[in-house]
Amino acid sequence: MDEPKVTGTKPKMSWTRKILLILGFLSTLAVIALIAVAVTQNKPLPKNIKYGIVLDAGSSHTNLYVYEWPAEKENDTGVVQQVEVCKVEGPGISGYSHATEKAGPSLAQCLRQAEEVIPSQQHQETPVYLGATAGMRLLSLQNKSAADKVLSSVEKTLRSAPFNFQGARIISGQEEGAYGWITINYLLGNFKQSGWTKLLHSLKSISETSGALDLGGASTQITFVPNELSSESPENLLYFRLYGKDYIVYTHSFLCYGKDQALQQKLAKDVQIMENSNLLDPCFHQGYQRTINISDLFKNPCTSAKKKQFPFSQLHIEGKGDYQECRRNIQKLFNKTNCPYSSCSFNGIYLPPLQGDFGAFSAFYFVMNFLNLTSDQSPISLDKVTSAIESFCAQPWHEVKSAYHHIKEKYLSEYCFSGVYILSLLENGYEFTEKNWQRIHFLGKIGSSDAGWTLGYMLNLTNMIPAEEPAVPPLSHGSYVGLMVLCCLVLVSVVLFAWLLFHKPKCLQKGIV
Ligand SMILES: Nc1ccn([C@@H]2O[C@H](COP(=O)(O)OP(=O)(O)OP(=O)(O)O)[C@@H](O)[C@H]2O)c(=O)n1
Ligand SMILES: [Ca+2]
Repeated sequence: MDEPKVTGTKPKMSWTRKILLILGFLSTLAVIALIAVAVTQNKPLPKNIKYGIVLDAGSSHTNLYVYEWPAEKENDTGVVQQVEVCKVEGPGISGYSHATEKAGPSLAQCLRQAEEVIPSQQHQETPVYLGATAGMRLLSLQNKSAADKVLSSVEKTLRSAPFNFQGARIISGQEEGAYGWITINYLLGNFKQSGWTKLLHSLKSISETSGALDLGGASTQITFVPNELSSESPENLLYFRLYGKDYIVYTHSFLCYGKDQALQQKLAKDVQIMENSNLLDPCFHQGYQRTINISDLFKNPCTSAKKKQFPFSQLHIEGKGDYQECRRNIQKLFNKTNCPYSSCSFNGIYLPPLQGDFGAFSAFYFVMNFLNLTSDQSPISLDKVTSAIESFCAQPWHEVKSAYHHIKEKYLSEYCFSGVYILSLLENGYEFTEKNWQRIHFLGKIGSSDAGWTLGYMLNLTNMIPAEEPAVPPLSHGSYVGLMVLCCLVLVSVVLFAWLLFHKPKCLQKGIV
């Protein structure tokens, strides 16, 4: 007789089932461990911020900029951003030629503001640079010793601030053009070329960088990468190697063609043919009046060649508001008669054919923005821009004044002249046409940073733009964690699937499901 089977005891677990269970448990543990490691190990370190200060000592005024960037990303492109701008009260430093010792102290208020923005434990390591532009170039031509005294005065003040003083100097027009070009292309992310953008650029040979147009009070710069190479005027070419790519850049700075000096030049020309001290000026609004001293008009190197004896000591300007006549008047500032190269802008200066998009900033932006002509969303044709400026100039001064009572009279009274000057410089000077006008983008800021030469200057002096492309990990932190999670999920599914295959649970057996 067979012994009755013992009922009520659990059936023994098979070996395969046990192994699969252990495997499942271990892979779950592994998944948790991998995710934990991925998240903690590769977590970005707490931000270590660095700061830098640049003072833009322009002809009309000085601006102090504070920049910040994460220390560990110093060599990446597009990581430096402006966190503060302080407008120095009073004139530009070249305006202190008769009281040179006051140039430095004028900067004190903005330096104190920078002290508040930058944490005090980082003051000592924060570099401070001052670059002076066309106003000081002119002063240095006119009175070298006054220019040196102004620079000594600003150096003394900057050294007495708690920052790391790195120099105060007059930068050349070439540097001003080049650093403006570097700034906008850095901020627009045009140097960043990895993956798809790189492939796209090499396939379509699209213009990779944007040209830069800077209009100041005393000088103006044009900088861009020309299409074809020409060695006609080597002094206008610059060679850069940035992030592993070579750039040959054309640049020229026209001293005396900033908008304030252009007005002085125009008036100095007008005075030559006047019989009395009254000038009916088409570039100012009807009803506007201004009186200037003849001696002030011929004081600087932009006009001094036209100095002569006049039977009057003051010039009484009365506005006429006539666009066409103003345009003809201004056009005479651009001498197009003699060009020793294959192509020129004006005054016999080489200009290769215009190429690509242009970012136009400083006074190009201030003026066009005031005139409501900067929209990039619905681009405005050159024709429309011309008629908008024409009708603005035709408005009588009392109307303009009451419509824009919140704007400084010095600025407001000159927007008509400036608008016409900008059109003339771009159309007659550089020969922009209706067709490529749309490629000019008027920009004040890019992100939080002002468009101008200062950022490019600091990036260069702190060696923050490497010649070669920095080695970057193939995956970002986010993609790395994502990939880890995906791999783990696949692993778990495989184990689960294997378990189902080897040990069909009852619910999956035929007939039940
Ligand atoms: N809202 C503003 C601000 C400035 N301006 C004018 O714009 C001109 C140029 O300003 P800027 O680019 O700051 O020139 P600077 O840097 O001072 O001059 P430069 O670069 O030639 O040294 C000046 O005539 C200034 O009066 C203006 O019309 N409207
Ligand atoms: Ca400037």
